[in-house]
Amino acid sequence: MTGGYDEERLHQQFDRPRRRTRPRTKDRPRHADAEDAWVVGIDRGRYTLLVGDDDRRVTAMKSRPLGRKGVVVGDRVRVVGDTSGRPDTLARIVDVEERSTVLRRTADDDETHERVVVANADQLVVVTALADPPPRPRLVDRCLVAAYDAGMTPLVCLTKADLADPAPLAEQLAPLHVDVVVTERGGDLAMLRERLRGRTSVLVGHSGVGKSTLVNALVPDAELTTGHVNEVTGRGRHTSTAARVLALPFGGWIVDTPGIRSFGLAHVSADGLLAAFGDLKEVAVDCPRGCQHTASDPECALDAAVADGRVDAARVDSFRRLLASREGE
Ligand SMILES: Nc1nc2c(ncn2[C@@H]2O[C@H](COP(=O)(O)OP(=O)(O)OP(=O)(O)O)[C@@H](O)[C@H]2O)c(=O)[nH]1
Ligand SMILES: [Zn+2]
Repeated sequence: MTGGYDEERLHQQFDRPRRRTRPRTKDRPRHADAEDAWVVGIDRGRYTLLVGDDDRRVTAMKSRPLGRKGVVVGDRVRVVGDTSGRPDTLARIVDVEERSTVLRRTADDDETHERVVVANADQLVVVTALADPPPRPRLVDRCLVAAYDAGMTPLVCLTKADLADPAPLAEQLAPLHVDVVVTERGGDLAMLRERLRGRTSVLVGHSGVGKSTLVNALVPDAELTTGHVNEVTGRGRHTSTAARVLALPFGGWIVDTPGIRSFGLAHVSADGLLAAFGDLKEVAVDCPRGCQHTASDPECALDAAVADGRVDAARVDSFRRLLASREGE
């Protein structure tokens, strides 16, 4: 740990998403001694937790009573056993708290089974390069749909502004009212830091857009390896981690999920997405029952609202583009 880091962490405890205080119901007597913990890493069946006021890093496994209930990064859990955080100890997760947000992907679009990727994060940062690799607007749309579906606030981060003008893409996103930040090589990250401060943010974007570059600039010791190998699990703490939560030195957290490249959105309904567009939702109360709100729904009230100037055509078009982006990959 580098100098000054502990001071930063003290400050972060106030920024960390609040633990839900749970009622001690009579059906939980067995684990009255369990402690609250936060899942900050998962690697092949082993969970890294932060436990206690001192944020001890504890390695844990799922306990049998959890059954097939999933535990994902960001989950608030209850843990028993050795939670000292000493090397070569293994605690047990006995319960998972209700999730405030749920970022899902479907394994394949034809597979209806949803998979939760991250729980309780509040912001989805969609990272897109302006060039090299060229932007994929449809992928951005799909990420936005996933964010709204998850109950997360989307933020679009346009990288590599030293290579291309951000204006065209920013203009295309404007009717969605989504926040956009622009970064470039050697540039100032103050705007991005401001958006990340005090929040738990998940970064997504396809290969080469500059996610690792951003994470390394934001979290100075992100690449540090401790060299310590847990003798129970046989694994190093920072090696080949599937997903992890990183503390931002200025307050807040970043969830690094190398696994997410795209989202299956087959489970997102038209009305589900509409819920993220408050102004359009208000207008759509006049839609016929079962309206899918597309341009080919003849009675869709969104068209009437555009015609008489209550809503902007570009806003409706953008909403419909997002609706359409649910199809396919
Ligand atoms: N010109 C320019 N290059 C950048 C910028 N940000 C990152 N790069 C370069 O883009 C390449 C890819 O960056 P990474 O940070 O590895 O991208 P990534 O999204 O983490 O990619 P994966 O690790 O494949 O998921 C590297 O060569 C970076 O140096 C930028 O703002 N401008
Ligand atoms: Zn409609």
